[in-house]
Amino acid sequence: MNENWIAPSILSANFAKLGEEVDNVLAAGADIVHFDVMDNHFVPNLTIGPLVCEALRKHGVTAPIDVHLMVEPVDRLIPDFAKAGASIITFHPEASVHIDRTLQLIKDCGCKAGLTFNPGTPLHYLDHIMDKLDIILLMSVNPGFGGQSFIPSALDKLRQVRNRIDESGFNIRLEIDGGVNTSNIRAIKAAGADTFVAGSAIFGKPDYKKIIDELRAEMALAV
Ligand SMILES: O=C(CO)[C@H](O)[C@H](O)COP(=O)(O)O
Ligand SMILES: [Co+2]
Repeated sequence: MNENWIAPSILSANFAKLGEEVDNVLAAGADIVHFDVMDNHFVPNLTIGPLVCEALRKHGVTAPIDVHLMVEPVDRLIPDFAKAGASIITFHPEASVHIDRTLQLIKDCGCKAGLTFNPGTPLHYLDHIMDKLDIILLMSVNPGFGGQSFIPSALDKLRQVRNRIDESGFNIRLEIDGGVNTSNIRAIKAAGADTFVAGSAIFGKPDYKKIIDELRAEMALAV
């Protein structure tokens, strides 16, 4: 697997032919599938649940599926997503009463666990739980919709989290989600991200291999 992961968000895929869309982005060089779950409660939109994750597995998708839960409450969906074939499950701290317990539940279900931060969510939620994290997801838009513009303050937050991860000594991936495209991925990589969600930037283009290659080429220029 590549060191830096491109994670197409299927939120911007054509849902009428989702299996084919996922096959195509993976064949084009994507590393993992980003799966946005919205409940019209925690965020003002409604998307897809465990049945769709299971359908992708039954369709033959073997790549890691990165489930981004934007739901509240969060705990009762975790076993369902694990059974449906999720590889990584992240949730927002505001959606869990007991963050440590929710992280442990994800791990007990056999998945990699992560915490997701909205642009305005403080990083103190990382205190005391770094040892339970496989991934940290920083949102660079407010959650709920694809196709929004990257919020520049996310770059400083990325640098802060990169420092915290490096100082902790734990092996934790750093994922960015929202408004990622060829014009900003170099700065995002330079700020410390290693996992790049891109929805509209990829599914909005006719040639998935061309855009994924362009994203990787830009990323490679980061210093
Ligand atoms: O979690 C999300 C929105 O809440 C999506 O993953 C994100 O918006 C990706 O879409 P785009 O790359 O078009 O911004
Ligand atoms: Co997402």
